[in-house]
Amino acid sequence: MQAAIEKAEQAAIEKADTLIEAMGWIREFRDKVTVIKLGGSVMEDEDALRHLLVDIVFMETVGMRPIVVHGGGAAISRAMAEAGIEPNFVQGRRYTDDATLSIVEKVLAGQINEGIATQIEAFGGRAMPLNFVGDTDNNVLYGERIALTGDGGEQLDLGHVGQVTRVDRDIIDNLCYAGQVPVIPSMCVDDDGNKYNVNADTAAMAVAQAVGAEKLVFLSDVNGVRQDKDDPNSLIHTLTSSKAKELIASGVIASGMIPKVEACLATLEKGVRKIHIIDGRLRHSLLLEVYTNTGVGTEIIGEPAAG
Ligand SMILES: Nc1ncnc2c1ncn2[C@@H]1O[C@H](COP(=O)(O)OP(=O)(O)O)[C@@H](O)[C@H]1O
Ligand SMILES: CC(=O)N[C@@H](CCC(=O)OP(=O)(O)O)C(=O)O
Repeated sequence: MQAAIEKAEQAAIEKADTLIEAMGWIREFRDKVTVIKLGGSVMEDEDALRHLLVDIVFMETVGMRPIVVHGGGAAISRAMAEAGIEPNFVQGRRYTDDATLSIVEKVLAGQINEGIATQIEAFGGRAMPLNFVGDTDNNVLYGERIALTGDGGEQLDLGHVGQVTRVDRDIIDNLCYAGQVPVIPSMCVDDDGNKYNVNADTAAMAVAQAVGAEKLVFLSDVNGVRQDKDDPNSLIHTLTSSKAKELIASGVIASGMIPKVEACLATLEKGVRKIHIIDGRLRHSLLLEVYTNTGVGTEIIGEPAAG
């Protein structure tokens, strides 16, 4: 009996200690803006998505300012298959013809964007879907058709694929300060009202740069950048920009990891100091990454100073 009481007391003390430790982290990160990129691959796992959104609600509840930018590549490919359209990727970007664009708009800016905001609200947080679908136009990403060149220097045709050139920072800032989580789909609009499909990693990069984020965290379905993409034990904990470029050139970093790492490098150059690629399927990986020193994925860093 006495032993059981002592065990219960010990458990209560440990819980209180954890809370007190958490208080320190929470204080340190109050008011800090973190851009969280939700990848389509992790969103396929409903359980993982639910846990991630609860973590985001926690961050917002304790005074951090999380901003969600999301993709949805897997869901778009599924909807294309249902419509009998074969996906075709060029340099990690989806070739987007008229029919594909309307699927991207429906799935990404419609279903997924509204769905994430609704789930955040269901978990007790407040969220605002920022899209141009429906009667209320809340779009914050503006841009133009992307210009990509092939290996031989030729111009590549990707159809309605865009890049973000301007972010409406005021709308995002106002929502953050009002305690609402902005939820942003990876589509943009040009001056003539044309809509474009944007790679979600580069959209997250544009948002992080525009709002001067403290951190940019990419949540994916792998534990980070690996030396061998199929071997989780080959995780690279810290990746310098020169090494990242080398791994892209040698083909170690391939497919969907290319735009992600390229976005990291471009963001580093624009002054966002903390950039991480982590496994969103790992329970509380986001909180661990934001609030502790536990390295749970790959951190991308600039070149260490010589000497
Ligand atoms: N070197 C690498 N390390 C880890 N993953 C890699 C690497 N090269 C390619 N990949 C692939 O990149 C994928 C992540 O990119 P992507 O599918 O676009 O994810 P997301 O939907 O999260 O943006 C991984 O699932 C993996 O298959
Ligand atoms: C131009 C382009 O490739 N757009 C992406 C947008 C979604 C995305 O990037 O989703 P993930 O984050 O899940 O990869 C696409 O159509 O798949």
